[in-house]
Amino acid sequence: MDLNSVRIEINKIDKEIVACMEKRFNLAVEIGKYKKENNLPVYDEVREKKVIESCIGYLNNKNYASHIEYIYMQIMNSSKELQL
Ligand SMILES: O=C(O)C(=O)C[C@]1(C(=O)O)C=C[C@@H](O)C=C1
Repeated sequence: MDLNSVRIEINKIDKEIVACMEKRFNLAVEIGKYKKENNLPVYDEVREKKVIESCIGYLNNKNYASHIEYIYMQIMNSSKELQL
């Protein structure tokens, strides 16, 4: 294994992840505005369970399931903070 070339691959993936996270946060902010205007609660437990279930479903290697669950809980915690 060539450490440097694998790190270069990781750097590229990180760039994509951050771009996607930024888009996702922007959308969460939009939803937050809608929720405020319509007096809806920020936290939607059913939706969060569905998001996590779907994301675990996208995995080829289900050994990563608990990690995806943890990461998505953190992402959605950030979304909720951004919606306040
Ligand atoms: O779908 C929503 O209602 C959102 O506000 C987005 C989102 C998310 O980040 O996916 C954030 C908070 C909710 O508890 C559920 C989901």
